Amino acid sequence: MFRGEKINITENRAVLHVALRAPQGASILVDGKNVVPQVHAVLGKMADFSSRVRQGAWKGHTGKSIRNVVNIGIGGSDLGPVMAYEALKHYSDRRMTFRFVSNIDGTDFTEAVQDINPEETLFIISSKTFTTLETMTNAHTARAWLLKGLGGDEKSVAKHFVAVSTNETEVTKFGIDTVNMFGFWDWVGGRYSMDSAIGLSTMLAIGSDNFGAMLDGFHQMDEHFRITPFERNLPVLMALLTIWYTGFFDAHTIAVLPYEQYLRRFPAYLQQLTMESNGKYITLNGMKVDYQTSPVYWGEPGTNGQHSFYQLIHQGTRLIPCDFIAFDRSLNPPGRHHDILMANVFAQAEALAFGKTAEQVRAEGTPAGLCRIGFLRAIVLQILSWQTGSPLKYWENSLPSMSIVSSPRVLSGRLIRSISGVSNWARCWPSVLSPNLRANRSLSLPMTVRQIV
Ligand SMILES: O=P(O)(O)OC[C@H]1O[C@](O)(CO)[C@@H](O)[C@@H]1O
Repeated sequence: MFRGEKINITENRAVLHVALRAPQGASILVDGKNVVPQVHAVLGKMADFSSRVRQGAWKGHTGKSIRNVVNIGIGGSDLGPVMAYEALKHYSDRRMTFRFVSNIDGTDFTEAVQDINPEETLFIISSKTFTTLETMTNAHTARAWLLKGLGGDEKSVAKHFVAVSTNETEVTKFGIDTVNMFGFWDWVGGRYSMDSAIGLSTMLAIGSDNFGAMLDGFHQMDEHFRITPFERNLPVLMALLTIWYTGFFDAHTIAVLPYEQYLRRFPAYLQQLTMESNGKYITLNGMKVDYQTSPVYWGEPGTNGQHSFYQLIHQGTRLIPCDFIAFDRSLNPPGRHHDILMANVFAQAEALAFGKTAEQVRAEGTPAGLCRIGFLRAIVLQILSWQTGSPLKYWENSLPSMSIVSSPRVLSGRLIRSISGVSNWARCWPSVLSPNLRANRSLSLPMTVRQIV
């Protein structure tokens, strides 16, 4: 990949998104030509445009500055930009509003523009091909909405529409001046394109310096992937764990569980990245596989998921490897929110890794007061479980999970055999398993959990 070889054999193309974040001065060749200077030329054009818009120098048709940016795109031309905007919102210019329209359902567009003024609105039409049905339909609707709002003057389009695409011909046909087109290349796959010009909305939101810092982070991980021996190579280890659980333990899905509100759209972004990439049943040699390929990726931010589906992860009948993601510092630290959030993520990992035996449950006495289910109901269930020996509340250990805290560290587990459960104990486990974590999250972590912190 890093050598620019045409490893996309179906389209005979290089797969070079790593060049999008290569530093100035690097050399990555495609067909004998160094593509890094082109990448930085586009980044420079994006930076110039972004600063003019952000500083109010770019005026709309009626002379007003731009306050609203609407990205129209779908798949890789939407999911990456939405995820990045949400993830980096803390660094965004709060005087501006950002919206993302992708669905062919007219409600998506209508709701996105219902409270914004066309005079102050910029549309970014993001489409690698500039032919995708959903995007072009929404783009034409946006054009009609703008013209209606600005008295029908066709000249207004140039001030309120820019394009991100590889298809200059179609961009021109649509009526966007190619001066306002930001290009990329056929060696950037749609689902890998968020750090190309497809990230223009991100740069408009956070500024070119922050965008550059993001690219630098991506580049550091590219380098880690390129040069680190396999036994310490994080992407390789993550891939092997996935193959291990899906191929050898019949796990069908992987839960992605960010304990970080800013990453709430990360599971949706990963869904396209992983499943569009690896949802294949034919090998590079054209043979039908006789093994599992991509699992289903899904997830929700913690702790919302705990009050929804964690019950099944802990005590259901299916093996679901979990990727926990958390940050040891919060960008929004009011009160004790972050300590409680961290207590939850550590406790969930602890529960999956170590479980809890019936003996432990008995020895602990009544945990009901620490749970948020009704006290009496918990006592009744507890007594029932003691009397009947029914394993209402204990759960087996070694459920596979991986915790990434600040920087990626890996904790792998082993296979489980599930037991029956009748209640949703999962949401209570942070307090049941690790009461000390609520007071001091460095206390009482079992060694294996502490190692990943
Ligand atoms: O950017 P385009 O050309 O509009 O395509 C949108 C998306 O459609 C796909 O080709 C698949 O549906 C994605 O890979 C791509 O991100």
